[in-house]
Amino acid sequence: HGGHDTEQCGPAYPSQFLRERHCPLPLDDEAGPEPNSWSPWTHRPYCASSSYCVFTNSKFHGSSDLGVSFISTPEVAASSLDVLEKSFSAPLAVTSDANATISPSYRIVDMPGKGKGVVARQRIERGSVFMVDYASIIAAVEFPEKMPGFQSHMLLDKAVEQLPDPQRVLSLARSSAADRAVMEDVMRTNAFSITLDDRPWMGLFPGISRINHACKPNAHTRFSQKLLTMSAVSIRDIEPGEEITISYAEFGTMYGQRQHSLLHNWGFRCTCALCTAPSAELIPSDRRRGRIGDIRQQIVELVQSKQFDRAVAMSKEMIDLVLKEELVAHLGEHYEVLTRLYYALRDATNTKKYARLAIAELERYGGEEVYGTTIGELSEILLGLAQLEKASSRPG
Ligand SMILES: C[S@@+](CC[C@H](N)C(=O)[O-])C[C@H]1O[C@@H](n2cnc3c(N)ncnc32)[C@H](O)[C@@H]1O
Repeated sequence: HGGHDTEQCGPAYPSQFLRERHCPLPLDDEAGPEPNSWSPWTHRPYCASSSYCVFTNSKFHGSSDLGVSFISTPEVAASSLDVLEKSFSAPLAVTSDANATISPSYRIVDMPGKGKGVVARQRIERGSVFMVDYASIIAAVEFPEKMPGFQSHMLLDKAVEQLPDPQRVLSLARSSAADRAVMEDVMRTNAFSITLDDRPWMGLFPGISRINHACKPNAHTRFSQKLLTMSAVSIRDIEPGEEITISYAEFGTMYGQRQHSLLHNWGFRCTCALCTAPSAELIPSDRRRGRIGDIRQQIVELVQSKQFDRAVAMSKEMIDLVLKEELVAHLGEHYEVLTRLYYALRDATNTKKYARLAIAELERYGGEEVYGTTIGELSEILLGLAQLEKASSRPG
């Protein structure tokens, strides 16, 4: 059967090692010569001798511009097929940016010292989803370690080649100083960590990945499993001409740590507004970010030892610091913590106050898919309190 033919199931590589390849493809077993039988894939699955294959759907959402290639084992691809097929046929995602109905609110331009970058063309209001970008490549996190380098490069090259517009991916930034294979470097420089069907993956989103890093960013990104999109949401109002930025660094890290991790992991020396600010600004910022890190740890301990009053004080200090540092993408989660603490203390007034704030923030930055469960729980707390009030105000 064709699935075991060298030509069809991998490149004809003249090594003994690769000739022993087998294509254990649950998907390919029944594959006939006509592409329909590979559904939902538009190409014959392509496998390396290691058990990883490339699965491509180059007519994602019925659009001839959108395509996505997966690199995974056939077993994982088969077991995730339900989730994937749903996302392939989901309606096209839309932005919530009111001004962007006619043309995008941003453009991609050259940014001196940073390669390309994204700049606002018009005002983007806080909380708008101004960019929605479909995945081009989704690869199992562990795949490069499971095979010799030349094989992982072959899989990546095939994954790109089968996309409707390979150049869109091949032209992305490459930060490596070492002489790495093109696609490996593209992935290292641009891929996001994502979770899909409870597994960790690397996801490449060619539009979103043009957004540069800043330590005090004006946007953040969120991934949708349902649509296989990465969206950018503004975390404050962005003025026309302003560069749009997200943070690549861990939440609340200090100058030295950030510089180190950005240089080490991304290969650049950060020259964002905060990193180049005068020490009168940088030092207090560092002090606040250091404190954010400490509080994060301490709150956990206080809650475990049921010291809720002290946890409330710390949690409030945290919110104050987060607002001062403008690290507000996760503000809703901090309000949620405070809500639960007040609830544990049976303080109905503050529980209600912070539950409402939490819900508003969670909806603004994460939406239903990310925070649906939490929003549901907070709404139930509010409902429970309302019923209690009603019962206690009833005469008799
Ligand atoms: C995901 S890409 C961002 C888009 C990229 N500038 C481009 O031209 O496509 C990451 C790369 O952009 C550059 N970059 C991003 N943020 C930067 C910053 N704050 N300072 C300097 N370079 C930055 C670095 O070269 C980094 O490896």
